Amino acid sequence: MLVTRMLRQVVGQMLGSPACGCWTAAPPFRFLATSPRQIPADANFHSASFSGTDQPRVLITGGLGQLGVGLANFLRKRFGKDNVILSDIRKPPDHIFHSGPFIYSDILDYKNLREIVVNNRITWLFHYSALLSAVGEANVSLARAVNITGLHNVLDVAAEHSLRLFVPSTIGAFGPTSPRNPTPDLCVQRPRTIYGVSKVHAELMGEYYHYRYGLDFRCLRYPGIISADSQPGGGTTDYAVQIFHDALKNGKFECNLKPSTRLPMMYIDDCLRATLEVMEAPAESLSMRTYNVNAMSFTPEDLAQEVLKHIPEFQITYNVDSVRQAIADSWPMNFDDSNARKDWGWKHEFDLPELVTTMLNFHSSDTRVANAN
Ligand SMILES: NC(=O)c1ccc[n+]([C@@H]2O[C@H](COP(=O)([O-])OP(=O)(O)OC[C@H]3O[C@@H](n4cnc5c(N)ncnc54)[C@H](O)[C@@H]3O)[C@@H](O)[C@H]2O)c1
Ligand SMILES: C[C@@H](O)[C@H](N)C(=O)O
Repeated sequence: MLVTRMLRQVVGQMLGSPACGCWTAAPPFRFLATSPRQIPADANFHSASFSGTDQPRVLITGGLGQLGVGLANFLRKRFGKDNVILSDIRKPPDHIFHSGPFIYSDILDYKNLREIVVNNRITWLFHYSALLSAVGEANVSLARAVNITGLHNVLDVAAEHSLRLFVPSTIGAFGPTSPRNPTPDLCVQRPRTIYGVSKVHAELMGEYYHYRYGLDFRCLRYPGIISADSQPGGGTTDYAVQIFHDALKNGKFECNLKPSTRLPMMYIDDCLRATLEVMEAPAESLSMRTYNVNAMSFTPEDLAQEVLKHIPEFQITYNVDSVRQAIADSWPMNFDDSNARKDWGWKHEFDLPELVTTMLNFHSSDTRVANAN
């Protein structure tokens, strides 16, 4: 009887659904619990919603990795230093600690996460914590906890406090049975890494929370991201970052993927801009909640040829890592991001030649500073 009544209630809410197609029924069960920890006696209540004229109050989880610090700097320029809080479980280096608000946050600790969101009146959350593809295979149970349980905590907190939530997905959310050249937004997704499985789960759960509870979930599938001033955290595309350090420092590079391994890639400036653009896009322009975004696609051989134009003595050798190679062989070679371009005007700025020039310029000025000291 009770179940029938509940079902009737939900269906009733579905039928009366708003134009967006979401049926904002009851919130996830965690909020319905009457545990005393739900509402502290001394709680201060603030509205979590914000009008278009307010600046968002931003929290970035897993912010000390390859992408988070760059994202914080980028968003702070737009929304003000104090409106963007970086968080991680690691201790920040001095220059990051002094560059803006930093807070400890373990995404496996739901209560801590909720306290941070409430106490800081967070309205936008960028969920960057994750174990990437190669480190995930080396520690599956930790990857499962961080990438899946952590995501559940973030989704619940975001739905409970009406946050706009960005979760990055990846080319790794596809697998060997997906079309690889090019890979469209909607196709078979049967990845064979815990990283990929957890990212498909994140896409589906985020979209489910959007349609079921009205959560403003937005997700981009990033290609391999290449950055100059931050180190990658243990992925399959890391070679495309390391090659620039080694080319300038030693004039040579040992690549852990085969010369012909083609993967989609993007320079970090394009990645951060895409992320902000999709977060700022009017909801009605988003025909989907998870989009492929792309910039270029190249092999180690292509990249080495481009580096050679700047450093004629550069040498590349190959010592293939079988785990990374198997992963790369199952991922997209080219990414179809036409929906992002059509819906919210995505346009990349960096192709391979600009990428290589920018990376080498950055590292050569770095090397000059190091030599001068
Ligand atoms: N870098 C890329 O090429 C790329 C490509 C596609 C998608 N992405 C996605 O973008 C996001 C950021 O990537 P990244 O390259 O900066 O990753 P990264 O591995 O460099 O950083 C991840 C961060 O998560 C933190 N972390 C781990 N466990 C945590 C926990 N329990 N609580 C809080 N933080 C925890 C780590 O300390 C680390 O600083 C990830 O979700 C990743 O899947 C990255
Ligand atoms: C592609 C991406 O998700 C990450 N750089 C990895 O290789 O695991």
